[in-house]
Amino acid sequence: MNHFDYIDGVLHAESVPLPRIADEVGTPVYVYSAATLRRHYTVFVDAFRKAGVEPNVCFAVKANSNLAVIALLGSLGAGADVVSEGELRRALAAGIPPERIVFSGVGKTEGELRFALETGIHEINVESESEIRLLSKVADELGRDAEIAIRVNPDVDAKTHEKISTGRKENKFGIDIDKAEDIYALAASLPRITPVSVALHIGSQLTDLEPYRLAFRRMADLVERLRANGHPIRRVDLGGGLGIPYDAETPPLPDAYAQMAVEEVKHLNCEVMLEPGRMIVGNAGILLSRALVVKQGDAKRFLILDSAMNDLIRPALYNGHHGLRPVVEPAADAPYAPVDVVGPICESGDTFAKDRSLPPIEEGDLVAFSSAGAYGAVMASTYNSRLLVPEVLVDGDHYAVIRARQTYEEMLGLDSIPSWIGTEHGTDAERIEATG
Ligand SMILES: Cc1ncc(COP(=O)(O)O)c(C=O)c1O
Ligand SMILES: N[C@@H](CCCC[NH3+])C(=O)O
Repeated sequence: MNHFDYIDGVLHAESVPLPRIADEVGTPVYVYSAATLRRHYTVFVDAFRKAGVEPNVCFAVKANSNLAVIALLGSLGAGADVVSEGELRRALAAGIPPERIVFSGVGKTEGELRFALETGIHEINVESESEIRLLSKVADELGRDAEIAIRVNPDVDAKTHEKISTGRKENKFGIDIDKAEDIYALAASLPRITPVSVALHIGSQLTDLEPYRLAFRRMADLVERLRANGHPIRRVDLGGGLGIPYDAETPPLPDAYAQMAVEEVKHLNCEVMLEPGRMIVGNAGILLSRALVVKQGDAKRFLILDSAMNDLIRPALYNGHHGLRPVVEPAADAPYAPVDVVGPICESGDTFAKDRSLPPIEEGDLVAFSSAGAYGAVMASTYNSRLLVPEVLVDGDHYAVIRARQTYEEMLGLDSIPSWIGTEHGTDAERIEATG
């Protein structure tokens, strides 16, 4: 069942026609389906329950950090996986209890560690020797004990895009698994620190179970060795990364993933933590845009939209594929032709799709990019001084604007012009010479 589908020839989000949102909120706009979010979360948790484990699911807030999305998942029981003080504050503001929050990330500041300890979150996942020492110092100053996980790097090739692979030796993440025993010994020797968990996350958009299996097996072996060394390991954090179908991919279903994971770690009798992001939100969102210009060049036909790489950067950054559907359903016999789908930004990288086979789309028509709920709005910027893209959440036959459209006044209000601008001596030519 797809919650973004044609009803009477018009694309809907659940029961809300997308032209209504375009008229009332404007475009571009992200539109999420509450029903899809609920279904994905439930399917994921149930997969682990069926496999015999009650999981502790911490939604990876980086995939979609809108407060309403976090709050909706929180209302279903989700915790949060955060990677910055900003994300931690978002999770708290959305009502996630501190004891359901885990703080990951390869470089945390002293201030962030202090805030996390003061807040009393469930777990800090530490990724380097320096971070362990810093955390011990801060915990000591605050007089608080810190139960930690150490994120290990199992040196496994996740077979995903190189920019989102995180579990190989040459990636910056985690502590090499063969150094882990020494680092756990060091951690246990420091004031206020008790390592109770092992964490890993080998990459994002994984479409194959084997890299996971290998990584979980290496992790389970490590847990046994750590316990033999006297460490009270009672949790494992298996990270996130399960892929979704954007195009022709066939990622494993949650049931198969859960079964495999449980097979690899059940014998440890540990609490099992998971950090899914994309799998929960990716296909729960679309980016709704309007066609501004249709231009027939010498070599190509261009469809220029009112959304751009600043709103959805995945195609420009990772050659990411997002399906594109006209909001008015094309006739069954509509002729399809190749078109380059682009945005108005002044660089050729502002391309959503090359030679995409599409039915006729006219200037003023609405179109929707699919699978845009994860790493879409969160990666948006205001490049070219475009306004930050708004977001909408649909639930059944109603919707709410969950991030308002920014105004130009708000955008301009962020900058300030120092009074000394324009008061320097010398001509422009001299200044250019002086600065090379
Ligand atoms: C530590 C950590 N956990 C969880 C995730 C969520 O990944 P995904 O959205 O691929 O499930 C990420 C991002 O890849 C991550 O870096
Ligand atoms: N931003 C990436 C995923 C990054 C995963 C972060 N750990 C994407 O759009 O696919």
